[in-house]
Parts: sequence; C-alpha cells; structure tokens
Amino acid sequence: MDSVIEMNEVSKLYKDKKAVDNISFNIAKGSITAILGPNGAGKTTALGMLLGLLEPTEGSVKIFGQHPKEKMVREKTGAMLQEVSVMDRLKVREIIALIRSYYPQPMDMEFLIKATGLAPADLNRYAEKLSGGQKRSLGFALALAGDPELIFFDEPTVGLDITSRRRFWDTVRGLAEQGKTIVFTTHYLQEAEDIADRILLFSKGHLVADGSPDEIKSRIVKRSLSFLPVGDRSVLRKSLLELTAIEDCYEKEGRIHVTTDDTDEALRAIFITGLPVKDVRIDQGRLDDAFEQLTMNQEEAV
Ligand SMILES: Nc1ncnc2c1ncn2[C@@H]1O[C@H](COP(=O)(O)OP(=O)(O)OP(=O)(O)O)[C@@H](O)[C@H]1O
Repeated sequence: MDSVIEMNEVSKLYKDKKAVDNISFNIAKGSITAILGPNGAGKTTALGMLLGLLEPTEGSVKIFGQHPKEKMVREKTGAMLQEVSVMDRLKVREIIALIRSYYPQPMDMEFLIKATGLAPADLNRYAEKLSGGQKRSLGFALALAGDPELIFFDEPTVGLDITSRRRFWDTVRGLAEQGKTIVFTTHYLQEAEDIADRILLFSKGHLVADGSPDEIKSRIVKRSLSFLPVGDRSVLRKSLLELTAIEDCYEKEGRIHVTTDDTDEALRAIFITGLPVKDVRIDQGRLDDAFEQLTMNQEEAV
C-alpha cells in the first residue's frame, strides 16, 4: 500500500487522561477516510497529532514518511479545523488571493471561488461580515489554496445547509478522484457511510473498528431477534446467553433482543430448549443502533 499516513502505536495523555490509547493505522493515497466516533472519543486529538499541532505521548506519526511538522509535509497538507477564523479588514477575494500567494503552486483561483459557493457580491465583502456557514465554506476554500495532496477536515459540515453540504462533498469526491487523500472527522455514521472508503471508528480513545463502510456494517449490524418474555426476564436472559447461537442479549422497550449471526439457528435453539417467549420478531439491524451498541460496549469495558 502506498501509505500517506502512518500512525504507529500512538497514545496521547492529558495529565492522567488518555485521550488516544495505542492506536495504529496507515492511510493509502487517494482514499477518503472518516474518523468516526461520539463526543470525547479522541478524534480531534488524533487529528491534532496528524497535523503536528500535538505531540504524541507515545508512538510515532509519519506523514509522507516524515514528521508532520516538516516543511515538505506542511506544503503538501491542507486543513479545515472546527473553528474557522478569518482575517479582519480583508475582503473574501483578497484573503483567498493572499493565502494562495504563500504556496509555490496554488490551486486555481476560480476553482477556489467556486468551492466557497459564495455569490460574486459576497466575494467583495469583508470576511468578518459573512455568516457562520459562509465562513466555513471560505475555510474550505482556504484549506485547498495550496493545492494540497493530503487534506484534513474536522467536522466539516457542522453548520452548513443542505446545498453547501452537497457542494462540499461533491468537491471532496472530485479531489479524491484526482488522487488527493482525504481524512475527515464526523459524529455522523450516515455521513461516513455515504462518503468514506474507509471508517476508523473511535470510542473512548480506542480504535474499535476499521474497515470499509460495508465491512463495518456487516461486522456490527446483525439481524436482531426479539420477543416478549413469559415469566422471569432475568432467568430468561441468562438461559439465552447459554445458547451458542446467541451472541448477546439486551432489553429495549420491554422486549428482549438477541444478536446472532444466524437468526434461524437462534430461533431453533430457543424453541428446542423450550424457553418461555412469545410474540417473536426478526428485524434487520439498524446501523445507528449497532454503532450505539458498539460504542456503548466500549464504554462499559473501559
Ligand atoms: N487539552 C486537553 N486537556 C485535557 N483533556 C483534554 C484536552 N483535549 C481533549 N481532552 C479530553 O480528551 C478526550 C478526547 O477529546 P477529543 O476532543 O479528542 O474528542 P473528540 O472525539 O474530538 O470529541 P468531540 O466529538 O466532542 O469533538 C476527551 O475526554 C477530552 O475531554
């Protein structure tokens, strides 16, 4: 694999809090990777280390085979962070032109203007007068100003309306098709699934799943079998977990749900054993539920 990013056994400690715990992954050139996870999972910390803004407490981070702070790496990298700050007393077009001028081979000016999605009149406004969403779109264009090979976005679509969101992802897809490598963080499973070739699922500082959206889905989304208990539910739950066809069981809205790779086999085992259940249902597992379950299991384990 032609790796642009190599993270090797990386941890980051804030005093005694382990924000990132022994994480390793490589990222291939031209791929779109989503770093997905709930609040506090360690996504921003991981991104900070990839950008050279934070030093790992342990392990090593290499970008294009070098330390992230190397000049060569910085010249080939663009980033849009959560807080987009714009320079005062400069008009939008002037800011874009200024940032472009820092780079030896900047991105085409017209392309950047299109990426902002701003109307011609807005390009002549002072940037501090833009709305929050417009500032983020400008931040997007600025991240691309140096025509970077590797681009990081931290929760890029927060605060963007549907049209801006669509334009953003269309542009990102186009950039990946040109061979640029994209890494973004998100809370939203659906966004990761729609856009990314690969998902790195973080929870409580750990990397709990790594694969294509389909792989992650098939790993974490299982068909679920549910029923109402007849009699003592805790005795029933214990008996269910003793069946080899059943991996896990939990209660939701009064029903007992079991997760299994083979719902037929699980049903057969329940009936052969004569477990007291009624109103049996089989549901296709939902990705959101699986995501919640996976990150909750991690919380319980830590
Ligand atoms: N500067 C800091 N000092 C102390 N603890 C920190 C610091 N920055 C982050 N943390 C802690 O590290 C953990 C990971 O935080 P991080 O911001 O990386 O998570 P995140 O996945 O980006 O979360 P969010 O989705 O809320 O932005 C959290 O428990 C957070 O409280």
